[in-house]
Amino acid sequence: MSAPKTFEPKIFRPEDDGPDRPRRGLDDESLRTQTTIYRDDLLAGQTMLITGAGSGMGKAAAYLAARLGAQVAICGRDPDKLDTTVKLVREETGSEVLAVPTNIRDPEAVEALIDKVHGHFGGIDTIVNNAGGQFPQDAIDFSRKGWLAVIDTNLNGTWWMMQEAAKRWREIGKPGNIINIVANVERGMPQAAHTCAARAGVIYLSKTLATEWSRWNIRVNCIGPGVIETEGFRMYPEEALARFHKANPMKMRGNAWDVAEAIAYLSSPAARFINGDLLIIDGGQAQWGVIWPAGMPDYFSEDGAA
Ligand SMILES: CCCCC/C=C/C(=O)SCCNC(=O)CCNC(=O)[C@H](O)C(C)(C)COP(=O)(O)OP(=O)(O)OC[C@H]1O[C@@H](n2cnc3c(N)ncnc32)[C@H](O)[C@@H]1OP(=O)(O)O
Ligand SMILES: NC(=O)C1=CN([C@@H]2O[C@H](COP(=O)(O)OP(=O)(O)OC[C@H]3O[C@@H](n4cnc5c(N)ncnc54)[C@H](OP(=O)(O)O)[C@@H]3O)[C@@H](O)[C@H]2O)C=CC1
Repeated sequence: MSAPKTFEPKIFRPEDDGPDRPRRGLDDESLRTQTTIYRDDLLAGQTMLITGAGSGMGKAAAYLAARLGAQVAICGRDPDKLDTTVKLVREETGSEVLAVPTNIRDPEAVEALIDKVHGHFGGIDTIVNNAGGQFPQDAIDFSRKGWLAVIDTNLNGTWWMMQEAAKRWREIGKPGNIINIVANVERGMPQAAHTCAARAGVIYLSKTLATEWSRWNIRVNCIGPGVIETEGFRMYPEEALARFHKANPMKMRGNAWDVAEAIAYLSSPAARFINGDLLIIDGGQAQWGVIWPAGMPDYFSEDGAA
């Protein structure tokens, strides 16, 4: 009888990324050529604030919102990434995006952000809490700092955004719309337990607030993406990325436009009666498929679970 193989989890850091790795996600040229089912002025007259919009889904959502006539404000930590979104929108639509570099983990910075967007555009109709992320690792090996970083970003950061936006809406007596980008947590997220805990927290926080805040005409919904190919994939080793399509029965990856179009829908008048819901965009991952983004332990692969 052969000895069982030992699983050695690999820690992958963005700095391990190299120029020889394929670039992930929709680049600006691909975004420019995406078509949409929506009419050109669907979001005209709306102001949207989208976090984490210097890349990936946030960038696609900002670009689509501007194309559909919304006034758009964006944030993220890296101003250079935000500039790429500003430039893309300016070149394609002629409109100016307000970019405010902000770390959503800092509640005072979030307060200043909400203040700035209100000052600039005279109000906010929809906020999209998209900023977030995690690293793949077996939960048992999480460092305290790593656990706190992921919880602080995905749960606390999203909460600061929601609370500050809602305080303003209550104060000025205007309706509000919150869309939180979470993840597919239905069957747990092996090797991403920190983000699973944070996203599950956001989903049930959102359901609770959808009721509490309905008296101020504030709606709160979530979108749960499955595997969506974006720049964020740099956090994962190449061998894991090669298996990501096995996460769902369609055996494919989604793209940022799939999520951007859902964000546009939830921002539009068509969604006026949707509140406290979770829209899953995952190709069926909730039913079938596994990821193991840091490598599947032998315990599971021996059973042919891949
Ligand atoms: C999970 C399966 C789902 C597959 C599909 C989903 C894909 C995506 O969601 S991709 C899109 C999301 N984008 C990202 O995840 C990229 C952004 N991620 C991050 O920025 C980080 O993960 C962050 C949330 C932890 C950011 O925190 P920050 O404080 O900026 O990060 P630091 O680099 O300073 O790290 C703090 C602390 O966290 C631990 N740590 C970070 N990276 C790793 C790693 N690769 N492996 C293990 N531990 C990690 C570590 O303790 C860090 O502290 P130091 O050791 O002092 O650096
Ligand atoms: N891609 C996927 O398959 C899935 C993604 N998700 C989630 O969807 C969201 C979008 O991800 P995606 O587009 O793929 O990935 P990206 O990494 O491209 O986008 C995440 C964005 O969040 C910003 N961000 C991260 N931390 C902070 C912070 N503390 N304050 C402000 N901005 C921050 C980043 O910008 P900067 O570094 O400049 O701050 C970045 O632009 C994330 O929450 C992600 O975890 C969920 C499920 C699956």
